[in-house]
Amino acid sequence: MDQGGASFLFAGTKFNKVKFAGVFARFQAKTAGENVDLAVEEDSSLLPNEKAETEVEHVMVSSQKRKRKNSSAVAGRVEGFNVFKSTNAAETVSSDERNAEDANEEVLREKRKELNKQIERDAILRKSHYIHVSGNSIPSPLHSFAELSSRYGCDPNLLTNLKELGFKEPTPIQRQAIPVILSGRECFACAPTGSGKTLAFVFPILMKLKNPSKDGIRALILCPTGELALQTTRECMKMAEGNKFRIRTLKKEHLKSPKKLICDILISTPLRLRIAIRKKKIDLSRVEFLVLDESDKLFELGLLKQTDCVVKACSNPSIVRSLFSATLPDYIEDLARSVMHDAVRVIIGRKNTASETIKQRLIYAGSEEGKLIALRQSFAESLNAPVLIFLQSKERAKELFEELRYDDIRVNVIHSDLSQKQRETVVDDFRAGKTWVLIATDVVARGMDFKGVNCVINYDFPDSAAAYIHRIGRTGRAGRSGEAVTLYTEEDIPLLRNIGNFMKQKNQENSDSASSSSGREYEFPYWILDLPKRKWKKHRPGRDAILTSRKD
Ligand SMILES: Nc1ncnc2c1ncn2[C@@H]1O[C@H](COP(=O)(O)OP(=O)(O)OP(=O)(O)O)[C@@H](O)[C@H]1O
Repeated sequence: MDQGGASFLFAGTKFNKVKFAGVFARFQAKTAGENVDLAVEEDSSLLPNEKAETEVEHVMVSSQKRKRKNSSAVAGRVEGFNVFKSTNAAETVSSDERNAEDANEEVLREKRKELNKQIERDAILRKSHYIHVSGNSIPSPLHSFAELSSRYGCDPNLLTNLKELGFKEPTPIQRQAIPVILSGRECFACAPTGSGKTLAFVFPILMKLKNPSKDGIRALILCPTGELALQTTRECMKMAEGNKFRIRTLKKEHLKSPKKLICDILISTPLRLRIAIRKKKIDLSRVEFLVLDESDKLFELGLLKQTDCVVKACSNPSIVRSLFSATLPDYIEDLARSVMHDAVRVIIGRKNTASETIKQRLIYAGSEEGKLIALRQSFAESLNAPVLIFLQSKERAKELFEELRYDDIRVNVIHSDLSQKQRETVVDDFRAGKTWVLIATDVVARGMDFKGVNCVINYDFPDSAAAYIHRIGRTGRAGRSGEAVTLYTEEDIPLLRNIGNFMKQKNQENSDSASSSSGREYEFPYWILDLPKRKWKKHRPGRDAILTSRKD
C-alpha cells in the first residue's frame, strides 16, 4: 500500500470550537484577565471513571493551589514581609483553609479509591472477555445491554429491538466499542470474524442520532462491496425498527436522480460514493459519524483513492471516525494512530486471528485434478450444506461451476462479472437454502454473514493471510462451530507455514487432532511449521484448468 498516499487521509480536521465552546469561552475570558472560576461543571455525558478522574484532577489542582498559597503565607511570616494586612487575619484564613483542605483531601482520597475500584472492575471485565485496550481515559466496558439504558439513557425502543433480535448479552467487541463511540471517541477496533462488529458500530450511532432529521446525512458507513453495504443496511434497519430513521444504501438510481440524497444514515461502497460526490449528488459536510468497515480492505490500493475522497468530503470538524476489521495490519494501526484524534484502540483476543470456533484442516490435493476428485469425494461422503467454495479468480469460479452444475447438488456461483442485481439474487438464494454449494471469488469473503455456513473450502489457496482469515470466517459465526478446509498443491507449499501459524494457535488450545464433519480424525501437519518463513505477497499462481472437458 502506498502509505504516502494514505497520509493525507483524514486531513482537514480542525479544532472543534462548537463542541468545546465552553472551554474556549473560559480560556478566552482567562486570557482577558477576568477572574475565571475553574470549578468543574457537572457533565452528565462523562462516564463514571472519566467523571471520577476529572474530579480527582480538579481536587488535586485546588489542593496544590491552596498549598502554594499557604506556603507563601508561611514564607511571608518567616521572612517578615507584610504580605497580609494583619497576622490575625492571616491565621484565621489559614485555619479555615486548613479545615477546607482536610475536607478536600478526604474527598480526594474517596474519589481516588472509587476511581481505583472502577479501574479494577473494568480490568477484570476486560480480562474475562479478552478485551485489550489502549488510549487515554477509556470508558468502562459494558456488563450488559441494560447498562445502555442506565448509563447512557438509551431509547427503550432500541433496547426492545435488541431483545427481539435475540441478542441477550453484548459480545466482547460490543462491550467495549459501544461505550467508546458513545463517549464521542474515535476508535480503531479489531475483533474476530463473526463477533458482532456491525452492531458494535451501528447501535451507538443510532443512540447518538436519537431522532430522524431532515438536516442531511449524519452517519456514513463505508463497505468494500455492494453486497456488504446491502447487508449492513438491512442489519441497521432491524436495529432501528420503529424509530423512523431513513437508512439508505447508495444505489445507481441515486446517481441519476436530479435531487440530492437526504437520509440519516448512508451505507455505500467508496467507488459509488465518489461518483456521487463528483456529480454533486450528495453532501457529506454534516456527517457526524463515519465508519470504515473492513478498513484494511478500504485502504488497499484498489479502493484507497476513493476512500480518501470520501473521507475528505466528510468535512464536519466534530466528526467521530471508527475503523473496524478482523484484520488490522500494523501499517493501518500506525496510520490510524497518527491521524485520528485521541483514538482508543480495541483488540479482542489476539490480533489477526481466525475465530476460535472454526476447525481448520489442510489437504494435499497434488494437482488440479486431485482437487476436483477430493471435492467430489467429500460431497459424496457427506455434503454438510451450506458450503462456500473460494477460488482465486472469476474464470476459475466459472469453470468449477460448469464442472459441478450437472452433479446432483444445488450449486451456484458469484463473481464480479455478474450484475449487482444478479449478485443479490445469488446471495438471497444461498441465504434461503435454495443453493447448497456457493462457488465464489473473494467478493463475498469479507463481512458477509451467511448464517449457518457449515463449511468453507479454499479450493484455491488464499492470496494473503487476511484473505485466509476472512474467507474461513464465513463459517463459525456468532459462537457457532464451523469447518474450514484448504486444498493445496505444490505451488502453495511455500506458503503453508503462513496459515499453519493460525491453525497451530487453534489446535494448541484444543487438541492436536480435530475431527472433521465426516467424522475422520485430523492430524495437524507439524512439518509445515518447519518450513522457512515467506513474505506473503499476492499469491495467485498460474494453475491448470479445472474443466475436465477442456483437458480431453
Ligand atoms: N450480541 C449478540 N448476540 C448474539 N448474536 C449476535 C450479537 N451481535 C451480533 N450477533 C450476530 O452475530 C453474527 C455476526 O455478526 P457480524 O456480521 O456483525 O460479525 P462481524 O464481526 O462484523 O464479522 P466479519 O468480520 O465477518 O464482518 C450476526 O448474525 C449477528 O446477527
